[in-house]
Amino acid sequence: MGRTLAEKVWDDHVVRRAEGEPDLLFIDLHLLHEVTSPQAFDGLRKSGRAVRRTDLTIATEDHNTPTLDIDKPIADPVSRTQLETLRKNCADFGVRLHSLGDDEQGVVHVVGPQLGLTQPGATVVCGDSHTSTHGAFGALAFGIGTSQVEHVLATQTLPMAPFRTMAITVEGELPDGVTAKDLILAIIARIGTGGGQGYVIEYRGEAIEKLSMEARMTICNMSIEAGARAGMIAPDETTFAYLRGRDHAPSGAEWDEAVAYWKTLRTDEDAVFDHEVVIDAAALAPFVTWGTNPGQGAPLSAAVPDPQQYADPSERLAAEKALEYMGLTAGTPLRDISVDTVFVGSCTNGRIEDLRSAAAVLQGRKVADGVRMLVVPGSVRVALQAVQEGLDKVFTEAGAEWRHAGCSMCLGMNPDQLAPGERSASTSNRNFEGRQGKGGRTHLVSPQVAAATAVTGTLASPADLAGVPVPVEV
Ligand SMILES: CC(C)[C@H](C(=O)O)[C@@H](O)C(=O)O
Ligand code: SF4
Repeated sequence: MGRTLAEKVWDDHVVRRAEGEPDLLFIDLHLLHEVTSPQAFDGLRKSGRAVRRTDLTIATEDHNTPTLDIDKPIADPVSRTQLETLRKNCADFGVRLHSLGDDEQGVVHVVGPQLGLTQPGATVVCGDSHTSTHGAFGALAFGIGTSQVEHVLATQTLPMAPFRTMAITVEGELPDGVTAKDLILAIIARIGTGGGQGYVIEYRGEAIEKLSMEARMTICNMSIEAGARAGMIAPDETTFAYLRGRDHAPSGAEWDEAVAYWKTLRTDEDAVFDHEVVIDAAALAPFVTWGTNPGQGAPLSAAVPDPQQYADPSERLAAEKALEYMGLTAGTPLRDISVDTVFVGSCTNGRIEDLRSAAAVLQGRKVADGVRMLVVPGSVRVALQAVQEGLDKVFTEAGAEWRHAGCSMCLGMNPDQLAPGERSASTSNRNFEGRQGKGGRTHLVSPQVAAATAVTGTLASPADLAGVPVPVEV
């Protein structure tokens, strides 16, 4: 019987297989950041071990880093300690680190791909749930816990429990103005935040094949929000074109050999998935969340749902609690919800194409009075590229704040936070209670919706801006 993409990559990495035990897999790339690595390094120290493959290990600072005044000492003692600890650990164990202020610093899941470290057919791990992002290249990429981080540091291998396979086939073409973010939010609303549990999802179909690498990363990134263990997309010409010439991509004869192998990684015609979902791309529209989990979303044209409409009692209760926390009333059109803050950034939507599309909406327009908009590039490279293209100017002239690279307002681990009761439209991936700051309320949106919302002050898509100041040039 044929094999799926995920099964092929898995099989090619098994270093030990024994009856009744999980397979032991070789890990090609181990990414580290300040939050989940300290205890792992401590464990190595206690047992007198070294990092087995420093050449396959790379660290970056992202979660605790400020996005303003990065040349000043870090005010928050917890954040400061986290960063100092990572610096000491990387120096002690010989691990390559991209620190705050470095040209390659940024959110770990933006940095790996842009350096060409993330490659098709690779196993990629990181002590971070959004490691699934790297699956966009046809890599098998898992978020792992701190004890597993220690195991990989010490051995460059990891015992892995078997997974089930799910195909999500997106047929047809996405309508104009509908993005990868809208698609993944719609997928999660459809299958639920537990729908992917135990599965590695492979996204396929015409709409997926037409996506750029960056858009594919947005999709795979949020596989975790559907509960999946990983998300993958088969490598193709789009993948190869993205990788060619990147710092760590193979070159010369090795490139040709690599591409020949990567081309074998497609799911076989006769492979069978454990579960299949089919989505009609043409039926999709800009999508936003109204609740406190990423599955509580609806098309922007809809209204806040009435919890009574849910037949399932636990869903009903979850919706009731979500409306209470979010300060929303059933029946309110989503377009009537006003926000205080707009955040463009994160490993979901902090890449150059995201910034370009937000800038295209903002060009010649202004952020509404009373709304603060933060634009935070996912990495320093993204920032430099944006500056070269003049995007920073578009943002600042519109009244948005142009910040330094990092996780920023995606989560409340650094100074960029919502105050209690504040409401955001955010291009990040999580909207649970307190995610962006205690008492903060989050609506997950695409970069285009974020930018349009900044202009109107209420949840909006670019198509809603017809009557608002005309763009000089888009
Ligand atoms: C802090 C880190 C462990 C966490 C994760 O695993 O995802 C963070 O990146 C997040 O997005 O919530
Ligand atoms: S940007 Fe957000 S989701 Fe991504 S790694 Fe940072 S905190 Fe996690």
